[in-house]
Amino acid sequence: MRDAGRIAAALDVLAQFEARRVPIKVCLADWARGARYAGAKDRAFIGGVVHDALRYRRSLELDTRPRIGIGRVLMTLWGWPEARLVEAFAETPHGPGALSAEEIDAIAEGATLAARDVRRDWPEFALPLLERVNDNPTAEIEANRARAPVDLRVNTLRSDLPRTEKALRGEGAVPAPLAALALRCAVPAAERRGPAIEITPAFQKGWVEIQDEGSQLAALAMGDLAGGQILDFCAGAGGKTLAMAAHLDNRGQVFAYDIDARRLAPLYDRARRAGVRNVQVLSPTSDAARLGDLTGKMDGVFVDAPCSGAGTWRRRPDTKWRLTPDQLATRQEEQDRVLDQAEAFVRPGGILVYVTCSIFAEENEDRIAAFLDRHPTYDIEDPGAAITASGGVHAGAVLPPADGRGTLRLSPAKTATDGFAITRLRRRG
Ligand SMILES: C[S@@+](CC[C@H](N)C(=O)[O-])C[C@H]1O[C@@H](n2cnc3c(N)ncnc32)[C@H](O)[C@@H]1O
Repeated sequence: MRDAGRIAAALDVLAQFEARRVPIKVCLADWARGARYAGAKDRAFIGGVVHDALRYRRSLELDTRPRIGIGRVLMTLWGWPEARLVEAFAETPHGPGALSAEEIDAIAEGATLAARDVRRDWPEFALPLLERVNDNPTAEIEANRARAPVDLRVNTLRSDLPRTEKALRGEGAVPAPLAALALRCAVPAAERRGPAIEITPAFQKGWVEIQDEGSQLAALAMGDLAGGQILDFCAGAGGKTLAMAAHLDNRGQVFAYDIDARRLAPLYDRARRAGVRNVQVLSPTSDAARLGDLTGKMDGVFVDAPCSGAGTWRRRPDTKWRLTPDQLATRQEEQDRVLDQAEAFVRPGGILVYVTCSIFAEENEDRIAAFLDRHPTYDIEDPGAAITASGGVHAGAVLPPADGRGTLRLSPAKTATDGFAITRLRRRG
Protein backbone atom coordinates (compact mmCIF):
# COMPACT_ATOMS: atom_id res chain seq x y z
CA MET A 1 0.00 0.00 0.00
CA ARG A 2 1.05 3.57 -0.58
CA ASP A 3 0.68 6.49 1.84
CA ALA A 4 -2.75 7.35 0.40
CA GLY A 5 -4.35 3.98 1.11
CA ARG A 6 -2.73 3.72 4.52
CA ILE A 7 -4.08 7.11 5.63
CA ALA A 8 -7.55 6.26 4.33
CA ALA A 9 -7.42 2.95 6.22
CA ALA A 10 -6.34 4.66 9.45
CA LEU A 11 -9.27 7.07 9.12
CA ASP A 12 -11.65 4.14 8.64
CA VAL A 13 -10.31 2.38 11.72
CA LEU A 14 -10.60 5.53 13.83
CA ALA A 15 -14.16 6.12 12.59
CA GLN A 16 -15.01 2.58 13.70
CA PHE A 17 -13.53 3.28 17.11
CA GLU A 18 -15.54 6.50 17.52
CA ALA A 19 -18.74 4.76 16.44
CA ARG A 20 -18.38 1.51 18.39
CA ARG A 21 -16.03 2.26 21.30
CA VAL A 22 -14.75 -1.32 21.18
CA PRO A 23 -11.04 -2.05 21.75
CA ILE A 24 -8.94 -0.59 18.95
CA LYS A 25 -7.45 -4.01 18.26
CA VAL A 26 -10.96 -5.18 17.33
CA CYS A 27 -11.32 -2.26 14.88
CA LEU A 28 -7.87 -3.02 13.43
CA ALA A 29 -8.63 -6.73 13.09
CA ASP A 30 -11.98 -6.02 11.41
CA TRP A 31 -10.26 -3.74 8.94
CA ALA A 32 -7.48 -6.27 8.27
CA ARG A 33 -10.02 -9.01 7.51
CA GLY A 34 -11.38 -6.92 4.66
CA ALA A 35 -7.93 -5.88 3.43
CA ARG A 36 -6.12 -9.09 2.57
CA TYR A 37 -3.86 -7.11 0.23
CA ALA A 38 -2.28 -5.29 3.20
CA GLY A 39 1.20 -6.51 4.20
CA ALA A 40 2.90 -6.53 7.60
CA LYS A 41 4.43 -3.09 7.01
CA ASP A 42 1.03 -1.64 6.11
CA ARG A 43 -0.53 -3.08 9.24
CA ALA A 44 2.32 -1.75 11.37
CA PHE A 45 1.98 1.72 9.83
CA ILE A 46 -1.77 1.82 10.32
CA GLY A 47 -1.56 0.42 13.85
CA GLY A 48 1.17 2.93 14.73
CA VAL A 49 -0.64 5.97 13.42
CA VAL A 50 -3.96 4.94 14.97
CA HIS A 51 -2.39 4.45 18.40
CA ASP A 52 -0.60 7.81 18.21
CA ALA A 53 -3.89 9.38 17.13
CA LEU A 54 -5.58 7.98 20.24
CA ARG A 55 -2.74 9.22 22.45
CA TYR A 56 -3.39 12.79 21.19
CA ARG A 57 -7.07 12.25 20.40
CA ARG A 58 -8.52 15.41 21.86
CA SER A 59 -5.64 17.90 21.67
CA LEU A 60 -5.24 17.19 17.96
CA GLU A 61 -9.03 16.89 17.48
CA LEU A 62 -9.09 13.35 16.10
CA ASP A 63 -12.51 12.93 17.70
CA THR A 64 -14.13 15.90 15.96
CA ARG A 65 -12.00 16.63 12.86
CA PRO A 66 -10.37 13.31 11.95
CA ARG A 67 -8.92 14.32 8.56
CA ILE A 68 -7.20 17.29 10.14
CA GLY A 69 -6.31 15.27 13.21
CA ILE A 70 -4.55 12.55 11.27
CA GLY A 71 -2.72 15.19 9.25
CA ARG A 72 -1.51 16.69 12.54
CA VAL A 73 -0.34 13.30 13.79
CA LEU A 74 1.67 12.75 10.63
CA MET A 75 3.16 16.25 10.45
CA THR A 76 3.60 17.05 14.14
CA LEU A 77 4.44 13.64 15.60
CA TRP A 78 5.82 11.76 12.61
CA GLY A 79 7.64 14.71 11.06
CA TRP A 80 6.15 14.40 7.58
CA PRO A 81 6.74 17.35 5.28
CA GLU A 82 3.56 19.09 4.11
CA ALA A 83 4.17 18.06 0.50
CA ARG A 84 4.05 14.34 1.37
CA LEU A 85 0.77 14.79 3.20
CA VAL A 86 -0.85 16.86 0.47
CA GLU A 87 0.19 14.35 -2.18
CA ALA A 88 -1.07 11.36 -0.18
CA PHE A 89 -4.48 12.86 0.58
CA ALA A 90 -5.01 13.86 -3.06
CA GLU A 91 -3.95 10.58 -4.65
CA THR A 92 -6.79 8.82 -6.48
CA PRO A 93 -8.41 6.39 -6.14
CA HIS A 94 -7.02 5.37 -2.72
CA GLY A 95 -6.43 8.68 -0.88
CA PRO A 96 -9.01 10.21 1.46
CA GLY A 97 -9.54 13.23 -0.84
CA ALA A 98 -7.52 16.38 -1.44
CA LEU A 99 -6.94 18.70 1.51
CA SER A 100 -8.40 22.20 1.26
CA ALA A 101 -6.30 25.28 2.00
CA GLU A 102 -8.15 25.69 5.33
CA GLU A 103 -7.44 22.10 6.27
CA ILE A 104 -3.75 22.55 5.50
CA ASP A 105 -3.66 25.67 7.68
CA ALA A 106 -5.45 23.82 10.50
CA ILE A 107 -3.02 20.89 10.24
CA ALA A 108 -0.10 23.29 10.65
CA GLU A 109 -1.48 24.29 14.08
CA GLY A 110 -0.87 20.75 15.38
CA ALA A 111 2.32 21.47 17.32
CA THR A 112 0.75 24.49 19.06
CA LEU A 113 -2.35 22.54 20.06
CA ALA A 114 -0.42 19.50 21.27
CA ALA A 115 1.63 21.76 23.56
CA ARG A 116 -1.31 23.93 24.68
CA ASP A 117 -4.02 21.34 25.23
CA VAL A 118 -2.11 18.56 27.01
CA ARG A 119 -4.85 18.13 29.62
CA ARG A 120 -7.45 17.45 26.94
CA ASP A 121 -5.67 14.14 26.33
CA TRP A 122 -6.85 12.77 29.67
CA PRO A 123 -10.51 11.79 30.17
CA GLU A 124 -12.30 14.72 31.71
CA PHE A 125 -13.91 12.76 34.55
CA ALA A 126 -10.51 11.37 35.56
CA LEU A 127 -8.70 14.73 35.78
CA PRO A 128 -9.64 15.32 39.44
CA LEU A 129 -8.48 11.78 40.21
CA LEU A 130 -5.07 12.54 38.73
CA GLU A 131 -4.87 15.94 40.43
CA ARG A 132 -5.53 14.24 43.75
CA VAL A 133 -2.38 12.11 43.55
CA ASN A 134 -0.02 14.08 41.35
CA ASP A 135 1.53 17.49 41.92
CA ASN A 136 2.25 17.96 38.20
CA PRO A 137 -0.70 16.48 36.29
CA THR A 138 0.27 18.13 33.01
CA ALA A 139 3.68 16.47 33.02
CA GLU A 140 2.04 13.13 33.85
CA ILE A 141 -0.46 13.41 31.02
CA GLU A 142 2.31 14.39 28.65
CA ALA A 143 4.39 11.37 29.68
CA ASN A 144 1.30 9.19 29.18
CA ARG A 145 0.93 10.48 25.61
CA ALA A 146 4.37 9.22 24.66
CA ARG A 147 4.97 5.76 23.26
CA ALA A 148 6.33 3.27 25.76
CA PRO A 149 9.62 1.40 25.41
CA VAL A 150 9.71 -2.41 25.31
CA ASP A 151 10.98 -3.64 28.67
CA LEU A 152 12.29 -7.14 29.27
CA ARG A 153 12.96 -9.12 32.42
CA VAL A 154 16.02 -11.32 32.30
CA ASN A 155 15.09 -14.79 33.53
CA THR A 156 17.86 -15.88 35.86
CA LEU A 157 16.67 -19.50 35.70
CA ARG A 158 17.90 -19.58 32.08
CA SER A 159 20.46 -16.81 31.65
CA ASP A 160 22.03 -13.76 33.22
CA LEU A 161 22.02 -10.06 32.50
CA PRO A 162 25.35 -9.67 30.62
CA ARG A 163 24.73 -12.69 28.37
CA THR A 164 21.16 -11.63 27.60
CA GLU A 165 22.09 -8.01 27.01
CA LYS A 166 24.75 -9.14 24.55
CA ALA A 167 22.31 -11.46 22.77
CA LEU A 168 19.74 -8.68 22.41
CA ARG A 169 22.10 -5.84 21.57
CA GLY A 170 20.84 -5.93 18.00
CA GLU A 171 17.36 -5.13 19.33
CA GLY A 172 18.76 -2.10 21.18
CA ALA A 173 18.41 -3.64 24.66
CA VAL A 174 20.25 -1.78 27.43
CA PRO A 175 19.91 -2.07 31.23
CA ALA A 176 16.96 -0.09 32.62
CA PRO A 177 17.63 2.29 35.53
CA LEU A 178 15.82 0.68 38.48
CA ALA A 179 15.13 -3.07 38.36
CA ALA A 180 18.37 -5.02 38.30
CA LEU A 181 17.13 -7.57 35.76
CA ALA A 182 15.34 -5.14 33.44
CA LEU A 183 16.51 -4.44 29.91
CA ARG A 184 14.94 -1.66 27.87
CA CYS A 185 14.61 -1.34 24.11
CA ALA A 186 14.08 2.31 23.23
CA VAL A 187 10.81 3.58 21.83
CA PRO A 188 10.64 3.14 18.06
CA ALA A 189 10.38 6.42 16.17
CA ALA A 190 7.28 7.22 14.08
CA GLU A 191 7.06 4.72 11.22
CA ARG A 192 9.55 2.27 12.72
CA ARG A 193 8.27 -0.92 14.27
CA GLY A 194 9.23 -1.97 17.79
CA PRO A 195 11.67 -4.84 18.25
CA ALA A 196 10.20 -8.29 17.52
CA ILE A 197 11.49 -9.85 20.72
CA GLU A 198 9.34 -13.01 20.51
CA ILE A 199 11.15 -14.25 17.43
CA THR A 200 14.65 -13.84 18.88
CA PRO A 201 16.53 -16.99 20.01
CA ALA A 202 16.98 -15.38 23.45
CA PHE A 203 13.22 -15.17 23.92
CA GLN A 204 12.61 -18.64 22.59
CA LYS A 205 15.20 -20.11 24.93
CA GLY A 206 13.39 -18.48 27.85
CA TRP A 207 16.11 -15.97 28.67
CA VAL A 208 13.66 -13.07 28.79
CA GLU A 209 10.05 -12.19 29.44
CA ILE A 210 8.44 -9.05 28.06
CA GLN A 211 7.53 -7.13 31.20
CA ASP A 212 7.43 -3.45 32.05
CA GLU A 213 10.04 -2.39 34.59
CA GLY A 214 7.26 -1.16 36.90
CA SER A 215 5.66 -4.59 36.86
CA GLN A 216 9.03 -6.13 37.73
CA LEU A 217 9.40 -3.79 40.70
CA ALA A 218 5.87 -4.59 41.88
CA ALA A 219 6.66 -8.31 41.83
CA LEU A 220 9.61 -7.63 44.15
CA ALA A 221 7.40 -6.09 46.85
CA MET A 222 7.08 -9.51 48.48
CA GLY A 223 10.61 -8.70 49.68
CA ASP A 224 13.06 -11.37 50.63
CA LEU A 225 10.87 -14.43 51.10
CA ALA A 226 13.51 -17.04 50.27
CA GLY A 227 11.95 -20.50 50.26
CA GLY A 228 8.56 -19.04 51.14
CA GLN A 229 5.06 -20.10 50.17
CA ILE A 230 3.37 -17.42 48.07
CA LEU A 231 -0.13 -17.26 46.65
CA ASP A 232 -0.48 -15.08 43.56
CA PHE A 233 -4.22 -14.61 43.89
CA CYS A 234 -4.89 -12.71 40.64
CA ALA A 235 -2.23 -14.41 38.55
CA GLY A 236 -3.77 -13.90 35.10
CA ALA A 237 -1.28 -15.08 32.47
CA GLY A 238 1.38 -15.11 35.16
CA GLY A 239 3.68 -12.17 34.38
CA LYS A 240 4.34 -11.51 38.04
CA THR A 241 4.05 -15.19 39.03
CA LEU A 242 7.03 -16.00 36.84
CA ALA A 243 9.01 -13.04 38.18
CA MET A 244 8.40 -14.17 41.77
CA ALA A 245 9.20 -17.79 40.92
CA ALA A 246 12.53 -16.82 39.35
CA HIS A 247 13.28 -14.53 42.27
CA LEU A 248 12.80 -17.51 44.59
CA ASP A 249 15.29 -19.35 42.36
CA ASN A 250 12.93 -22.28 41.87
CA ARG A 251 12.74 -22.87 45.62
CA GLY A 252 9.71 -22.43 47.84
CA GLN A 253 6.36 -22.40 46.08
CA VAL A 254 4.25 -19.93 44.13
CA PHE A 255 0.61 -20.92 43.81
CA ALA A 256 -0.98 -19.17 40.85
CA TYR A 257 -4.73 -18.68 41.08
CA ASP A 258 -7.19 -16.58 39.11
CA ILE A 259 -10.96 -16.51 39.10
CA ASP A 260 -10.84 -16.81 35.32
CA ALA A 261 -9.39 -20.15 34.22
CA ARG A 262 -8.91 -18.94 30.63
CA ARG A 263 -6.55 -16.24 31.77
CA LEU A 264 -4.34 -18.81 33.50
CA ALA A 265 -4.08 -20.97 30.38
CA PRO A 266 -0.88 -19.49 28.90
CA LEU A 267 0.94 -19.88 32.20
CA TYR A 268 1.68 -23.60 31.72
CA ASP A 269 3.67 -22.99 28.51
CA ARG A 270 5.26 -19.83 29.81
CA ALA A 271 6.48 -21.62 32.95
CA ARG A 272 7.94 -24.46 30.85
CA ARG A 273 9.77 -22.07 28.54
CA ALA A 274 11.13 -20.17 31.54
CA GLY A 275 12.36 -23.32 33.31
CA VAL A 276 10.14 -22.55 36.29
CA ARG A 277 9.52 -25.55 38.56
CA ASN A 278 8.15 -23.95 41.73
CA VAL A 279 4.79 -22.79 40.37
CA GLN A 280 1.56 -24.67 40.91
CA VAL A 281 -1.36 -23.41 38.89
CA LEU A 282 -4.66 -23.59 40.76
CA SER A 283 -7.61 -23.52 38.41
CA PRO A 284 -10.85 -22.09 39.81
CA THR A 285 -12.77 -24.89 38.12
CA SER A 286 -10.82 -27.94 39.25
CA ASP A 287 -8.62 -26.93 42.17
CA ALA A 288 -11.02 -25.24 44.60
CA ALA A 289 -10.23 -27.77 47.31
CA ARG A 290 -6.46 -27.34 46.91
CA LEU A 291 -6.91 -23.58 47.14
CA GLY A 292 -9.00 -24.04 50.29
CA ASP A 293 -6.18 -26.05 51.88
CA LEU A 294 -3.95 -22.97 51.73
CA THR A 295 -6.21 -20.93 54.01
CA GLY A 296 -4.21 -19.15 56.72
CA LYS A 297 -0.94 -20.81 55.60
CA MET A 298 0.72 -18.47 53.10
CA ASP A 299 3.87 -16.50 53.96
CA GLY A 300 2.81 -14.02 51.32
CA VAL A 301 -0.29 -13.31 49.27
CA PHE A 302 0.09 -11.16 46.19
CA VAL A 303 -3.00 -9.35 44.94
CA ASP A 304 -2.53 -7.85 41.48
CA ALA A 305 -6.07 -6.58 41.48
CA PRO A 306 -8.39 -5.96 38.54
CA CYS A 307 -8.31 -2.20 37.93
CA SER A 308 -8.96 0.61 35.48
CA GLY A 309 -5.55 0.03 33.90
CA ALA A 310 -4.93 3.78 33.91
CA GLY A 311 -1.24 3.11 34.46
CA THR A 312 -1.00 1.50 31.05
CA TRP A 313 -2.70 4.21 29.03
CA ARG A 314 0.51 5.04 27.16
CA ARG A 315 0.61 1.45 25.85
CA ARG A 316 -3.14 1.06 25.32
CA PRO A 317 -4.41 4.55 24.57
CA ASP A 318 -7.85 3.32 23.45
CA THR A 319 -8.57 2.23 27.03
CA LYS A 320 -8.29 5.77 28.38
CA TRP A 321 -11.22 6.78 26.17
CA ARG A 322 -13.25 3.67 26.97
CA LEU A 323 -13.12 3.87 30.77
CA THR A 324 -16.35 5.17 32.33
CA PRO A 325 -17.07 6.30 35.91
CA ASP A 326 -19.40 3.29 36.24
CA GLN A 327 -16.63 0.88 35.27
CA LEU A 328 -14.31 2.53 37.75
CA ALA A 329 -16.91 2.06 40.49
CA THR A 330 -17.27 -1.62 39.53
CA ARG A 331 -13.50 -2.11 39.71
CA GLN A 332 -13.49 -0.64 43.22
CA GLU A 333 -16.13 -3.14 44.36
CA GLU A 334 -14.07 -5.97 42.83
CA GLN A 335 -10.95 -4.67 44.58
CA ASP A 336 -12.66 -4.74 47.96
CA ARG A 337 -13.94 -8.25 47.29
CA VAL A 338 -10.61 -9.56 46.06
CA LEU A 339 -8.78 -8.16 49.08
CA ASP A 340 -11.24 -9.80 51.48
CA GLN A 341 -10.98 -13.13 49.68
CA ALA A 342 -7.20 -13.06 49.41
CA GLU A 343 -6.46 -12.06 53.00
CA ALA A 344 -7.93 -15.34 54.27
CA PHE A 345 -4.83 -17.12 52.96
CA VAL A 346 -2.27 -15.01 54.84
CA ARG A 347 -0.76 -16.78 57.85
CA PRO A 348 -0.36 -14.83 61.08
CA GLY A 349 2.76 -12.71 60.60
CA GLY A 350 2.51 -13.09 56.81
CA ILE A 351 2.53 -10.45 54.08
CA LEU A 352 -0.26 -9.15 51.86
CA VAL A 353 0.89 -7.11 48.86
CA TYR A 354 -1.74 -5.12 46.99
CA VAL A 355 -0.87 -3.86 43.52
CA THR A 356 -2.80 -2.17 40.75
CA CYS A 357 -1.69 -0.77 37.42
CA SER A 358 -3.68 2.33 38.28
CA ILE A 359 -2.32 5.47 39.86
CA PHE A 360 -5.66 6.61 41.29
CA ALA A 361 -6.09 6.71 45.08
CA GLU A 362 -9.68 5.56 44.59
CA GLU A 363 -8.29 2.17 43.51
CA ASN A 364 -5.42 2.08 45.97
CA GLU A 365 -5.12 4.07 49.20
CA ASP A 366 -8.92 4.30 49.58
CA ARG A 367 -9.31 0.55 49.09
CA ILE A 368 -6.57 -0.14 51.63
CA ALA A 369 -8.14 2.26 54.15
CA ALA A 370 -11.49 0.48 53.76
CA PHE A 371 -9.74 -2.89 54.04
CA LEU A 372 -8.00 -1.86 57.26
CA ASP A 373 -11.37 -0.78 58.70
CA ARG A 374 -12.68 -4.28 58.01
CA HIS A 375 -9.42 -6.05 58.99
CA PRO A 376 -7.68 -4.11 61.75
CA THR A 377 -5.23 -6.98 62.25
CA TYR A 378 -2.99 -5.70 59.45
CA ASP A 379 -0.26 -3.06 59.60
CA ILE A 380 1.16 -1.10 56.70
CA GLU A 381 4.83 -1.65 55.85
CA ASP A 382 7.11 0.31 53.54
CA PRO A 383 6.93 -1.29 50.08
CA GLY A 384 10.06 0.51 48.88
CA ALA A 385 12.12 -0.95 51.73
CA ALA A 386 10.86 -4.45 50.84
CA ILE A 387 11.67 -3.97 47.14
CA THR A 388 15.15 -2.80 48.02
CA ALA A 389 15.61 -5.66 50.52
CA SER A 390 14.68 -8.15 47.80
CA GLY A 391 18.00 -7.34 46.16
CA GLY A 392 16.23 -6.86 42.85
CA VAL A 393 17.09 -3.19 42.27
CA HIS A 394 20.38 -1.64 41.17
CA ALA A 395 22.64 -0.51 44.00
CA GLY A 396 21.99 3.18 44.48
CA ALA A 397 18.70 3.15 42.56
CA VAL A 398 16.26 5.53 44.20
CA LEU A 399 12.61 4.52 44.34
CA PRO A 400 9.96 7.15 45.00
CA PRO A 401 9.02 7.22 48.67
CA ALA A 402 5.64 5.80 49.68
CA ASP A 403 3.03 8.48 50.27
CA GLY A 404 1.60 9.31 53.70
CA ARG A 405 -0.81 6.38 53.40
CA GLY A 406 1.87 3.78 52.69
CA THR A 407 1.49 3.41 48.91
CA LEU A 408 4.42 3.60 46.52
CA ARG A 409 3.45 5.02 43.16
CA LEU A 410 5.34 4.49 39.90
CA SER A 411 4.36 6.33 36.75
CA PRO A 412 5.56 7.33 33.28
CA ALA A 413 6.50 10.85 34.46
CA LYS A 414 7.99 9.86 37.82
CA THR A 415 9.84 6.62 37.10
CA ALA A 416 9.64 6.22 33.31
CA THR A 417 7.64 3.02 33.86
CA ASP A 418 3.99 2.14 33.47
CA GLY A 419 1.86 3.42 36.31
CA PHE A 420 1.62 1.13 39.34
CA ALA A 421 0.64 1.55 42.95
CA ILE A 422 2.08 -0.87 45.49
CA THR A 423 1.02 -1.31 49.11
CA ARG A 424 2.39 -3.86 51.57
CA LEU A 425 0.61 -5.05 54.68
CA ARG A 426 1.61 -7.47 57.40
CA ARG A 427 -0.87 -9.54 59.37
CA ARG A 428 -0.14 -9.39 63.04
CA GLY A 429 1.20 -12.64 64.48
C1 LIG B 1 -4.34 -7.12 36.64
S1 LIG B 1 -4.91 -8.67 36.16
C2 LIG B 1 -3.62 -9.76 36.64
C3 LIG B 1 -2.34 -9.67 35.81
C4 LIG B 1 -1.30 -10.69 36.18
N1 LIG B 1 -1.03 -10.74 37.60
C5 LIG B 1 0.02 -10.46 35.46
O1 LIG B 1 1.00 -10.01 36.07
O2 LIG B 1 0.08 -10.75 34.26
C6 LIG B 1 -6.17 -8.99 37.35
C7 LIG B 1 -6.71 -10.41 37.38
O3 LIG B 1 -7.57 -10.52 38.49
C8 LIG B 1 -8.49 -11.55 38.20
N2 LIG B 1 -9.58 -11.49 39.17
C9 LIG B 1 -10.63 -10.64 39.22
N3 LIG B 1 -11.42 -10.90 40.28
C10 LIG B 1 -10.85 -11.93 40.94
C11 LIG B 1 -11.19 -12.66 42.12
N4 LIG B 1 -12.26 -12.36 42.85
N5 LIG B 1 -10.37 -13.67 42.49
C12 LIG B 1 -9.27 -13.98 41.78
N6 LIG B 1 -8.91 -13.32 40.65
C13 LIG B 1 -9.68 -12.30 40.24
C14 LIG B 1 -8.85 -11.28 36.76
O4 LIG B 1 -9.38 -12.44 36.14
C15 LIG B 1 -7.51 -10.85 36.17
O5 LIG B 1 -6.85 -11.90 35.54
